[in-house]
Amino acid sequence: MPSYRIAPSILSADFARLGEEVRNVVAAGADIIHFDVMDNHYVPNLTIGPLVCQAIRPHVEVPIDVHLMVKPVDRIIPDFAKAGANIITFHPEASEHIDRSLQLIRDHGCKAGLVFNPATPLHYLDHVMDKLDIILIMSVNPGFGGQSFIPQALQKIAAVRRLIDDSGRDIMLEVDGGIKIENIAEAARAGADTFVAGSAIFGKPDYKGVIDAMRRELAPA
Ligand SMILES: O=C(CO)[C@@H](O)[C@H](O)COP(=O)(O)O
Repeated sequence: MPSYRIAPSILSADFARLGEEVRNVVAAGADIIHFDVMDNHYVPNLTIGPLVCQAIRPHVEVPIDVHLMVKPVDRIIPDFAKAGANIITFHPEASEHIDRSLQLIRDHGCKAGLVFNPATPLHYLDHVMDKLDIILIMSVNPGFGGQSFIPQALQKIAAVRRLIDDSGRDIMLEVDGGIKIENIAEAARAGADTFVAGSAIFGKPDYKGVIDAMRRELAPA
């Protein structure tokens, strides 16, 4: 039985009360804080950077999982590591040298991972499995919260699950985009073990109610 992790995306949190929001969602049972970084270049939206990561770091002890939707990636990696990130992922097509970017993340003491958009091929995994701690499958096109889950992502999750199992390595398989109480079990059955959810959690007043319901859905998955 895999251990499942729920990772609320603070993209849908109230930014005016971010410290309180991350404390509340961890108290409600979140395992990880998912931190979406958008640059208005790689994706058509602009969000938050290392200063905000540093600001929330003292409020929570759970890992902060930084999803870089930026291009180029390398020059911002050390800043996020210094700001308290524990996991840093990036999109392979946004990196000039994927192996070097993964190594840079690891050299700064963080877990490293690649992110795959719905149309990004999995061949980017060739030759780097030994440097991966996490693989993130996007089930929406990146850039915005509140979009609908793209069902084709399930096949991709299943394909990555096979690759991870064949590798014999302990690599987290995260899914992100449109995850809700209603579809989290399906994503788990496909092979995901870590679930990013933004609007489904922060869009409701009772964070614990949503997270508990997600865990109930995962129990028989
Ligand atoms: O990275 C992204 C979007 O680019 C995600 O992390 C979203 O923030 C998830 O939001 P919901 O789809 O769960 O509302």
